[in-house]
Amino acid sequence: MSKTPNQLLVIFGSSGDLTQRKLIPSIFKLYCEGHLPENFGVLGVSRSEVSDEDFRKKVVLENQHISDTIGNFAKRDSFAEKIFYQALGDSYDLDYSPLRERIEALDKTMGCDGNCMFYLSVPPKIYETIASRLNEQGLSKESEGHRRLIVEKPFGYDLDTARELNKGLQDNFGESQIYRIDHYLGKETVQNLLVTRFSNSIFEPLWNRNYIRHVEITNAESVGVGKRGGYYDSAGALRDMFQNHLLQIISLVVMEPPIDAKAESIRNEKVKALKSLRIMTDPDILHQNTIRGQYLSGEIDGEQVLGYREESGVDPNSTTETYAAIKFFVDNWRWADIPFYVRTAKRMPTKVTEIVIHFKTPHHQLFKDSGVDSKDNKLIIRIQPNEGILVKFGVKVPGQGFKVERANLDFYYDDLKGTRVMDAYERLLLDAMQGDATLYARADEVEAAWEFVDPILNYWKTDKNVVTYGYSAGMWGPNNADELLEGDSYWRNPGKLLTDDPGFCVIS
Ligand SMILES: NC(=O)C1=CN([C@@H]2O[C@H](COP(=O)(O)OP(=O)(O)OC[C@H]3O[C@@H](n4cnc5c(N)ncnc54)[C@H](OP(=O)(O)O)[C@@H]3O)[C@@H](O)[C@H]2O)C=CC1
Ligand SMILES: O=C1O[C@H](COP(=O)(O)O)[C@@H](O)[C@H](O)[C@H]1O
Repeated sequence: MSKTPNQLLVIFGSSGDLTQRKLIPSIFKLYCEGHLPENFGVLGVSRSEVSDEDFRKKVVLENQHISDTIGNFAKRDSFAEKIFYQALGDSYDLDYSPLRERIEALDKTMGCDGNCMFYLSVPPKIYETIASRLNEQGLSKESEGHRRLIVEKPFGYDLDTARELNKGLQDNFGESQIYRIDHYLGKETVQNLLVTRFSNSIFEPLWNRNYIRHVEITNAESVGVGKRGGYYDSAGALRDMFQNHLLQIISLVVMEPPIDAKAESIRNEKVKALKSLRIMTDPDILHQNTIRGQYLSGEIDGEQVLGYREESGVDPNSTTETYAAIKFFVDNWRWADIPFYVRTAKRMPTKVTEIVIHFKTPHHQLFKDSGVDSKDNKLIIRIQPNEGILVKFGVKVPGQGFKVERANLDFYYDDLKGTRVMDAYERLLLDAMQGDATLYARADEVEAAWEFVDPILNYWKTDKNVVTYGYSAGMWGPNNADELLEGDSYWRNPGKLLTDDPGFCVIS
């Protein structure tokens, strides 16, 4: 028996890419696996006039993303019957009484117990309009059942716009009703960070400045901007990936243990973690600690690809960054003076997201002549792909003397046979339907993230000394990216597998 309450899911912008590619296929998988309640329906909402039948065909029966991902076609027809459509008219800024009437009618015929969740899968500039039009109709009031609002990213363009958006939404829905999606939080391995840290006594005692030398996070994509050149050119890598997904991961690495695993306890610690990141405002500091780059044409997996400025929708003179690397410090007891190095980029040699905890060398080096010292101790948490955890440690090479070699202790999620890892959208949608906001960002988290990012963006925008370095597609970023790292450290440029060991890697 599903613990998900009966409800209606209303998707605004249901004619769009996200609905077709992610939302409906995810809901279908939840349906096939018995996670949806007995009485459940989806009401697609967009501007154009489309019948229920045609909408069902488009998003379910003829949706390639459903055919591609699910072998269970038998359930497709019964699922399609749960899908409905309502046209709004010329704009999203209209009287929503026809929509309210349709919601009330569906609620009654389907038995949704007054529970309704609104998903805003539309451009962010109309989030507030929709929230206020819903409120105007009393649709945000939780008199009978729950009313929730899920909003997509990007959440704001900078700190001011994020604050305005928070206010605009909170004027119409209570904070506990608002679910700000960050699909990285829905990734199983991101959630596993909490478990790795807080359910293993072998890691947490070492998780501090006494034992950790530095923390390195890489988010690399081999794809370019694709069809999203227009959006991306006004956003750039820092807004697109760092402000949201990477700062969410960082907050989970940095945070103190929460008092329990409840949403508010975890979110409170994440906010504290974000607020402890040292904000950089001095231009010299920003110059030394940030690197931005943009991909040039090049070759990836044997295929020639365009440079960023040649992509559709991109200004041919654009200086938007497709590569961003940031060094920063965390001003708190646990992390004082420990550098964090984080980079994100498109058109890298491979797709990979991983966290590398680099441990310090033991105080006394007994085997220092052996070639491998303890600074090679690393804990690598692979978020994607080939999700898993790897510990690198030294072992004695059999034979005379103390020659030390590096060895791997590795765990791959795939080894947990028989457990299907839910896609991020499936997990997040199910959580929201059940009223669990743990994996959604709270207003103050989003603002704290912007507080850190805003000065970097301002510096990049206004300082005449800021340079955008070119890097060939298929390379690991600009040549000088290693200069960001202290001492003899270098970026771990990972391969496709967790256990791929790139060794010392100099970018030529
Ligand atoms: N697609 C993706 O992979 C991702 C999307 N997102 C976010 O999800 C949301 C939806 O994304 P996606 O489906 O790609 O977006 P689309 O650009 O496909 O837009 C969704 C729908 O919004 C309506 N719409 C588009 N532009 C306007 C406009 N200027 N004014 C009013 N309505 C408009 C259209 O519906 P109609 O005209 O039929 O009413 C359209 O079908 C966005 O906020 C996006 O940033 C986030 C991460 C990934
Ligand atoms: O939000 C976004 O994420 C994708 C990367 O997501 P992933 O789950 O494939 O790692 C990125 O390509 C896109 O630019 C960004 O908007």
